[in-house]
Amino acid sequence: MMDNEVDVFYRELPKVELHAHLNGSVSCPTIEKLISRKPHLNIGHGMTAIGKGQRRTLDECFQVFKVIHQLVDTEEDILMVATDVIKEFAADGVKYLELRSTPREEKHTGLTKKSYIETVIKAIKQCKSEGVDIDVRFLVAIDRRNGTEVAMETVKLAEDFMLSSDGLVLGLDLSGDPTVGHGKDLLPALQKAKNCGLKLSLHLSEVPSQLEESDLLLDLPPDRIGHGTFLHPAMGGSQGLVDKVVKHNIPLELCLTSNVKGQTVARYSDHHFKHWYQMGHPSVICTDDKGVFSTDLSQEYQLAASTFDLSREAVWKLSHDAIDCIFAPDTVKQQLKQKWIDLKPQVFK
Ligand SMILES: CC(C)=CCNc1ncnc2c1ncn2[C@@H]1O[C@H](COP(=O)(O)O)[C@@H](O)[C@H]1O
Ligand SMILES: [Zn+2]
Repeated sequence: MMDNEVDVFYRELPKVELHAHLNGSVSCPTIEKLISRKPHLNIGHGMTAIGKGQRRTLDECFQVFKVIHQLVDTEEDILMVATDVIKEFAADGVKYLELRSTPREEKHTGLTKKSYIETVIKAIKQCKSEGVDIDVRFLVAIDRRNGTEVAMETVKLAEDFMLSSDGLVLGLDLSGDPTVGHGKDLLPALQKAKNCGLKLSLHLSEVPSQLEESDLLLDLPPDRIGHGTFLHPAMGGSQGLVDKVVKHNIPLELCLTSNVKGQTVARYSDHHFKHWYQMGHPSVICTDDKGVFSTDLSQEYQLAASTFDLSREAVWKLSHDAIDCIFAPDTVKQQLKQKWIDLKPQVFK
């Protein structure tokens, strides 16, 4: 996205992206195409992305998703958006991507939750058949605001696709406005998902007021944590929460620019990456919403390196160790590790 500002090392670094919301990842050129398909909506581009140096409240950020959802409401839109996003990640050097998205029903266009997921899978298969150099998997998202019943329905849908998608659908994401709803209402659905073999990545403690909820959900335990901004005592969390995360060895998906632009973290240098990385805890750099936050994964790696003074070898290890945190099976991890070995001389040339 900001090619000229990112050093070629970070572009060429092979990367794993584990935390990317489909509709938050839509780039400027794709938004332009969507706007020209739907001029009557009167949506300007300034409404869908947060530029350099800009900050928004969490609430304003969530309004942005409502605007994008208006632009993406047919199977055709989803196919284009998913295809473009996959190709952009591939062009940025991402070799393995777990995309996540909330299946939506849109009565006026005939979109159903099932056809939504089918369309994302179609885009993944199309990119593969075109030879795009990236392994893409899908996590079905539960929006926490929609409560118990919808969560249960979503788990059922995800389970069906897990069994019928040749390993493309691997698990569930819990996301949505963290100030709405409570995790305890979603616990039975998440427990059911886990029991049927779906992997779980949960947004936890993205805002300060969720310590009790996080404590409850950590007992599942989830397979990965999104953000976990306020878990660490240095961020207002507690040692008890850290102990649970460490005991279960649950990797964290960390999204620096997202947290700074959404103002849950004041500056890059205050990011909780430093606490977890120092502990040697599995920490994976991710984008969250590369379109909305005007970033990409190369840039996030470069920001982490410059902020926390990481050597190139340390950055290499960071991207390599992310392979152990993917939801795809061991055979895929082995293939990726081989790819990293093959690419290393070229990246360090
Ligand atoms: C507001 C802000 C700082 C965003 C970053 N942090 C987030 N926290 C929780 N849920 C999110 C976040 N970013 C995206 N999402 C979820 O992803 C959705 C957009 O992607 P999709 O429609 O699921 O394909 C949003 O509606 C929301 O449910
Ligand atoms: Zn997220």
